[in-house]
Amino acid sequence: MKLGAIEAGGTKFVCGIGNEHGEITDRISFPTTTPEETMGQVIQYFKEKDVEAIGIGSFGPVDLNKSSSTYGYITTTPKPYWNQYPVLGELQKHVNVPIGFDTDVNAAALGEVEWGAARGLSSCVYVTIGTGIGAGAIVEGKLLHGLLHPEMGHALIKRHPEDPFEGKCPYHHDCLEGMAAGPAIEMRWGKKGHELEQNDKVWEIEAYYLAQAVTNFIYILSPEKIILGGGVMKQKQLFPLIRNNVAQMLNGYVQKRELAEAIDDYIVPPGLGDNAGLSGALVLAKRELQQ
Ligand SMILES: Nc1ncnc2c1ncn2[C@@H]1O[C@H](COP(=O)(O)OP(=O)(O)OP(=O)(O)O)[C@@H](O)[C@H]1O
Ligand SMILES: [Zn+2]
Repeated sequence: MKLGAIEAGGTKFVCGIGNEHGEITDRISFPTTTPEETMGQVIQYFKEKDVEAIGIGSFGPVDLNKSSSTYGYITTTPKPYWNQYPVLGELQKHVNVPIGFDTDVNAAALGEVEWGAARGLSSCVYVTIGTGIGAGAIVEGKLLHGLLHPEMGHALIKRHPEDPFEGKCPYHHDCLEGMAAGPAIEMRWGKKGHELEQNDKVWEIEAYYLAQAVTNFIYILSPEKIILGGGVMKQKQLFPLIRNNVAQMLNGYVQKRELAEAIDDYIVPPGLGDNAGLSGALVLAKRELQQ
């Protein structure tokens, strides 16, 4: 199968070609400017590629309800120009193949279950900690949608006792994203995350927030694997800090071997690295074709 994949991000759109085994043979990326310009480039790319189906994992919020008149729209984003934009419909107008559509993080979770760190499992949560924080989930083998789709990045968290930072989320100030996404780190410490590697306090506070969210995701969804990706997680020292915090916060209440003895293999980086989103979009394409 020749399949197309799109990881539609707020910073850039990554497009690629691959197959049903997750092998990616071509990729290109376009900066996210206006829908006309960015989608124009995406459409041009796929027009010449002759794919059988396309999958889109998109930044959101998006409308995933197939019976809605705005299915396939990016809806209430604060990102200029993209509010109420029919990303799926615009592509469909120019490329007449089946197109699957979901959130960027649901796509990444799907890629990880199919070919990555959660391979063979029927549940996982994929969290990206980057410019924003988002999470996708597979529950009993299915992508989790619901009322809208999960917005776990805006989970409410308890403040670290030594952190006076007011928070950066325009809606909630000190929610998870407001306190722990890349721009929050930069604003709190006056430097970008990658320049703060040696400052232990930065990562102690960061891990405290991420661990609270992870602990809540464990309580609410009971995933068999938690995958943490995105730019901020390039700071690998966060993994042991988060695992220790999670173990302390759970305090033995959830009694599973994965948590007690094998937590190193439970809270992990993406098995597909930076390809999780694009690979997941291939799975969305494959599924759309098979429906
Ligand atoms: N090595 C690093 N260490 C710490 N922080 C980093 C590192 N690399 C990138 N970041 C931070 O991650 C953020 C960018 O995230 P990412 O690279 O995942 O891109 P993005 O696709 O724009 O994010 P999003 O998925 O939220 O749209 C920036 O705030 C940046 O400072
Ligand atoms: Zn928020």
